[in-house]
Amino acid sequence: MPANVPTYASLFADHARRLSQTHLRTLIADAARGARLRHRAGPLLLDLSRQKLDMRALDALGAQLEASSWEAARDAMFAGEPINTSEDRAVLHTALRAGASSMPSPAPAGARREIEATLERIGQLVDAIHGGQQAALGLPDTVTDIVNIGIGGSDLGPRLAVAALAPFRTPKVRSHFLTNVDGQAAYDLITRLDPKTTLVVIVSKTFTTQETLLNGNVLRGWILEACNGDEREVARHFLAVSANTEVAGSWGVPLKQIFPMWDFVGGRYSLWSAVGLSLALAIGTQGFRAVLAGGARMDDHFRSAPWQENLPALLALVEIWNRDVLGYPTRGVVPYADLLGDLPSYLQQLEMESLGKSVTPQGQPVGQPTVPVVWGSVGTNAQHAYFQALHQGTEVVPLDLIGIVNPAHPLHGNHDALLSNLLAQAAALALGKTTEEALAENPAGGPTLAAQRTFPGDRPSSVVLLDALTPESLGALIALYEHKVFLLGHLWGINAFDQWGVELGKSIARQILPALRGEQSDVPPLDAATCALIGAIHERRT
Ligand SMILES: O=P(O)(O)OC[C@H]1O[C@](O)(CO)[C@@H](O)[C@@H]1O
Repeated sequence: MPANVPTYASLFADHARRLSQTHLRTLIADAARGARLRHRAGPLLLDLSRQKLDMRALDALGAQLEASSWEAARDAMFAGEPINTSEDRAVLHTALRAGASSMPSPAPAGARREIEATLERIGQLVDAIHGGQQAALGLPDTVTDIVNIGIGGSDLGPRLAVAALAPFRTPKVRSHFLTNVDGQAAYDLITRLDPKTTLVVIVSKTFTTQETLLNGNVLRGWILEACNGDEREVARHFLAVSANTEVAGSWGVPLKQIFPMWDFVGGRYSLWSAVGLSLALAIGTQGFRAVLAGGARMDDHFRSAPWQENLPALLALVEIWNRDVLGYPTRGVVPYADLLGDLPSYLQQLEMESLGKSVTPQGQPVGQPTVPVVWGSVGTNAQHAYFQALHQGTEVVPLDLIGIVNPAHPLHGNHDALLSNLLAQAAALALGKTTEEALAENPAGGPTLAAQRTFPGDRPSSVVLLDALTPESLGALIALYEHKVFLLGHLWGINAFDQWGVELGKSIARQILPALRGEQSDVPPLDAATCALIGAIHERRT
């Protein structure tokens, strides 16, 4: 929303004032309200009944959404209009899964053809490796381990999905992810794996990312040594996924082993493309296509459901409410599933890299808060770490609590305990415990202890329940958040598809590196604080 337009805080101030008088205990008791705030899309149930909203506030938010021409904006994205204006690019991650959609795709036919051809290639490669036939494609005779090297969007999506879908993984290959430039990670891998049977997938849209190329070089050197310096043999161990085919080729990956990325797919939206190669290798072509199908079903829902039942729209409106109207600066993501342990990091990039902007595409200040800080970790572990502060601390942190109805394992006793904890936390945060209740529970402690055993409650959370954690439901879950992000970009009037904010640190790191190494360079002089720390590092270096 450009600066000359009223902020959401001012637009909805009356609703916030009215609701400040009503505790969530009262709001939750209204069954009709609950029914309007619980909606299903395929395998996902979204329960927003513990958000600090009543129907009047929700309808006012919805009216604002309707007035924003969100459907036209959504359709423009699906059709491939260049909505990423600062880079003059289309935003077509939805086209990557359009083949599984039950609605006609408005994406350009050329893009859809390239996407389908790439999916075919992925399928052939995966089937060959799973069938032990990869030597015919010029790859090593035996492949036991796949190492995905990439960072950000070239790591987080496949990493999340490979972990989440562990029960669907083939035993034929093991998956590894190498991302940070911290040499410890690369060193650990090369001391564990057999270079002769390792296949490396270098994933980098730009093929210029420092971390990825450094790690790629380490693994290249390791395999080269094992191959007695035979460059042709080394090349058999590398696949690449990149929009920069030329540089990937000159780096040493044979052209036939390079899979395309496109400028119409942003890194953090790219799991559905060949960036998901490691996932396809882990769960097979059918599984990978099922992830796409889950995403496509969420696309269909997003394109067809009225906002009142539209999961991404409702999530976006709740975020506007919590962030802009109630002013909460952070949001916690707590999956009650070890398999979804990487979801908070994944959503951090998806949401914070997309929406961490304060200027509109017209170069004007946004004029109101945008993305909250997204953080979190798995429940129940989180309960034993920071939930104390969430219940009784001075900050209110809205939570997304994510649970799975049917586990992939037979230990139902554990699973019931896990789910009961999720439900209990949502209830405790919302209901709280009054001082009177605390006193009645433990009269001997008197009012002093009762005050300390009081829970204010009135703390909001959303619950997302997946029927089961499958390729389809994971695809739907990721697409749900993608569309929420899209809508928030639209509602805040910012471009959710560029990331200029990552550039400055990268370029300063390039300037610092020679100084750290004590090399001569013609970069501009570094600031005094940085020079002092470089000096301190030099002093103590052994
Ligand atoms: O795929 P690449 O080009 O290596 O980029 C990796 C990541 O780096 C970023 O550009 C941020 O630095 C992300 O947007 C991207 O996902």
